[in-house]
Amino acid sequence: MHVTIVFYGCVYVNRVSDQQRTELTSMKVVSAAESSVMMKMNDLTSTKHAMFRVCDVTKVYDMGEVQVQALRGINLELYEHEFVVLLGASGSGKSTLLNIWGGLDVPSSGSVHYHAQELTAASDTDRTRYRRDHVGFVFQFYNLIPSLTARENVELITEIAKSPMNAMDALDMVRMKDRANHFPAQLSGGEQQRVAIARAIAKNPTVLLCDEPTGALDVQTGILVLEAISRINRELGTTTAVITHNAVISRMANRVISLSDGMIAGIENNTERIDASELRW
Ligand SMILES: Nc1ncnc2c1ncn2[C@@H]1O[C@H](COP(=O)(O)OP(=O)(O)OP(=O)(O)O)[C@@H](O)[C@H]1O
Repeated sequence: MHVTIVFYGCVYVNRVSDQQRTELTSMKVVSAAESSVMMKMNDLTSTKHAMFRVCDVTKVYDMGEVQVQALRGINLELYEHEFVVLLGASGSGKSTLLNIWGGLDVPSSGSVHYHAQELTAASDTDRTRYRRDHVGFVFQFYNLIPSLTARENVELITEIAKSPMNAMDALDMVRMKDRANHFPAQLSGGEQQRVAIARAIAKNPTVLLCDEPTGALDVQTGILVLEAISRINRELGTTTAVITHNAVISRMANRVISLSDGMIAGIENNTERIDASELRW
């Protein structure tokens, strides 16, 4: 069956019945937005479950006389348990998108769903709760508390989280259990970043968002950090998004999302993922 169809909005494919699914997959699409629709059609045939649905999202920073258009109509799904890398030139909108996923920021228009919850319609309190319960953040700089040991830094989170893991187990995931009683000043940059990752995962988040986690590290140390992030994705099933300027890192991802000037420039599926330990740059 061939149906001629024009899409004007976002179609949430998980909401269609099996019959509609079969019909939709046999449609012939003829619209200006053909490529983005085709992306959604491909999703119809997959068994992946979307964790995030980003629909027609824009972000404008209003700086008084100047308006900065950081995102210009993003349509994207992020699937449960996947590992994505966000690539793009400086200023292309990577951090803005990550912050919107993480509930740190809201778009100027469009919608973002986390499963059935529409983050863009949530109150500040609900967005804070969403962040606290579901999201782990890792940034370029580790922001550990200098007067607390590695273990105590992680326990800051385990003491307030709803269903945390044991702080020592979190440190073990990043191979820092042996250094649990050391203070940040007694640890290298890469070791501090691994403690920061342990702190981020200790609440058992469903999604781990990493903004340039290896940006301040040398190659060998960066690889150890990427191994830790990869292990968390593999063993805990935590959906993971990593921002980087380093295209080599994209080889360890399931999908590579490239941004350019606030738009998606391309999405690539990696048929073969490279283990973090094999990366070199
Ligand atoms: N708080 C803000 N106020 C005003 N403009 C902002 C703000 N945050 C980001 N921008 C602008 O939005 C655009 C996208 O920024 P964003 O930080 O998302 O890009 P990026 O791809 O993460 O860049 P980088 O790789 O350099 O971190 C840029 O032009 C930036 O200057």
